Amino acid sequence: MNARIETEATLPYYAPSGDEVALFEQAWRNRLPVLIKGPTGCGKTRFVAHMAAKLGLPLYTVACHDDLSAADLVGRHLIGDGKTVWCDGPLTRAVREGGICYLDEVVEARKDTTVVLHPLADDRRVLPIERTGEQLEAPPGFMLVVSYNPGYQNFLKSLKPSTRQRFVSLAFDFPTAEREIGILTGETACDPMLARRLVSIAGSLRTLKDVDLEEAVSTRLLVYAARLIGSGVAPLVACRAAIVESLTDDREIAEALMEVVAATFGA
Ligand SMILES: Nc1ncnc2c1ncn2[C@@H]1O[C@H](COP(=O)(O)OP(=O)(O)OP(=O)(O)O)[C@@H](O)[C@H]1O
Repeated sequence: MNARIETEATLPYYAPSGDEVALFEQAWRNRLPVLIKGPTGCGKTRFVAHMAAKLGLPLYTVACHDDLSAADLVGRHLIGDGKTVWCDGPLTRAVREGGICYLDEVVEARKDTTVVLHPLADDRRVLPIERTGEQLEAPPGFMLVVSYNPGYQNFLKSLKPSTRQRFVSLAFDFPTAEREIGILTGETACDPMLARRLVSIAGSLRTLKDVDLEEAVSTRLLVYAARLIGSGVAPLVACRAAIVESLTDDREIAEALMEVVAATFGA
């Protein structure tokens, strides 16, 4: 099961915030599914990629959307060369191979997906494939991981308690300043002083009062800004493009955010 374990140096880079690495590993060993919740760009997907590589497991990632059905996950019959052939979906492949199936933004998926997720996410660990009449038993390596962003949730799109209560839940949030500086330097090899400035801008933007933003600036956007600046783009130009314009379409708000950026870069 652990045939492809990698060394720390070759793993997808992930800077932990606490005990989430050990918790995830114990959940996997105990065959428990995991739910990760947190704002956009805070490291959920990177964490799962890191853990899959660390545990030597194949990873199947599905970006859920409001048209995603149980058949998209499980598989369907396809017609080709006059024949009908069964084609496994990503969930079925993960079960057959004993890997991780990661459903990103699971609340977006259609409700009929719970029919296939529920028996896999409790102690039955089976995947019923209605179309072929198969009932796959998940091997020990298989793990179901789902994520969602509580900030986007509305009443209609919340997870049902009967679904939530099948998962061990990890709550992610924006990193502390020191950790975020570490993420920026680890991810982009940028100058620590630049990382400190970008993180300071993020800290100010995240606590701005009276500014109506749908979601606060993510670590992902700071990484973008660091990359642009690192390749020679002027800091104000980079921050406008990678941070400010990605946060808002409102001109007044954009200029208010640019004032914070300008204050930090001394313009
Ligand atoms: N803890 C971390 N360690 C390393 N990189 C990180 C970390 N947190 C964020 N990042 C950086 O931020 C980027 C976005 O992270 P990621 O794609 O994991 O976000 P996410 O939480 O899955 O977002 P979404 O909900 O929008 O899918 C990563 O590509 C990486 O550059």
